[in-house]
Amino acid sequence: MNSEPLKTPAGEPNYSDVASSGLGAAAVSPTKDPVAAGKLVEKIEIKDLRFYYKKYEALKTINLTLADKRVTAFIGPSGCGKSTLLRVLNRMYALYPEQRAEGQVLVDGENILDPKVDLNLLRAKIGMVFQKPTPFPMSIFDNIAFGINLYEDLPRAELEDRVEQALRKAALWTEVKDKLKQSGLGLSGGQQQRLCIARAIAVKPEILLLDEPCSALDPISTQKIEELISELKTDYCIVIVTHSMQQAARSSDFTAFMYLGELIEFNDTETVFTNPHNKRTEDYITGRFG
Ligand SMILES: Nc1ncnc2c1ncn2[C@@H]1O[C@H](COP(=O)(O)OP(=O)(O)OP(=O)(O)O)[C@@H](O)[C@H]1O
Repeated sequence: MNSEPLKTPAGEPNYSDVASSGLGAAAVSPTKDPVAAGKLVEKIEIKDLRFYYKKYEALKTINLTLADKRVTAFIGPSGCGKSTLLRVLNRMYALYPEQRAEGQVLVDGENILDPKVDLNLLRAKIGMVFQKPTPFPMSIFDNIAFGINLYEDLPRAELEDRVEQALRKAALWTEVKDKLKQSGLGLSGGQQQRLCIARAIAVKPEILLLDEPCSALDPISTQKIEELISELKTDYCIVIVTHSMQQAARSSDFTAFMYLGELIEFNDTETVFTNPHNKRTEDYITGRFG
């Protein structure tokens, strides 16, 4: 079978078209651990993870390995647990006493679910960007400098350099370099989201968690963020939750398909979209449900 993805007019792979063309259901045994098979560096190892909102079990024994310097997408129908899984990865749930995780999430071998792990250091190592851009009500410069100042006491010239580097990495520098003192709230939605990405990377994290970062953005801003993601992955382990299968196909190296709190299928993105091993994955990516 020809497993080459179909091409869109622009030459981009369009895996969802391949899936809906009916080529997707060949019975090939799944790769057990695609990260190991790709000989990649493991950054996050999720072991027997269960997660509860009070008594409700939102994640059911998840086992998953995420590679460094690659993008992993979490996809699945609404309510399947994508955001819950993402938020476990920086212990966002620790703010809420009725939420609880069991199992292990090893980041570079250290179990970050251990209550002894310092949350501030953890959040510096693992940055997060939310669905809705959330700039602080302060200047563009201070939006970036604020996070750096929480962790480091840099001389002014060095701080300015760090702010510039973060804005450059987030592909925002040329648009804002002449108005750094203006409010971050005065930027467009797409610029605000890139400002939030700059803010996240300014503290030099190793992992970036993106929770539907483009869902509030127009197509051009979405394209800019996707280009940014593919540039940033040379430096970070990136995990993205997305409702857009086109986005997962375009932006990610690995895709995890979830359903009702379970991890149904995890593989390299091309395989998930062209040759899914599970019927539920195939039904989802061909639009039969979700
Ligand atoms: N704070 C909460 N309290 C109780 N249940 C919750 C809470 N947040 C999420 N849930 C439940 O946990 C399950 C997983 O939710 P989650 O938000 O992780 O799903 P999702 O796949 O990200 O959905 P969506 O695509 O709609 O954002 C759902 O059944 C949801 O109703």
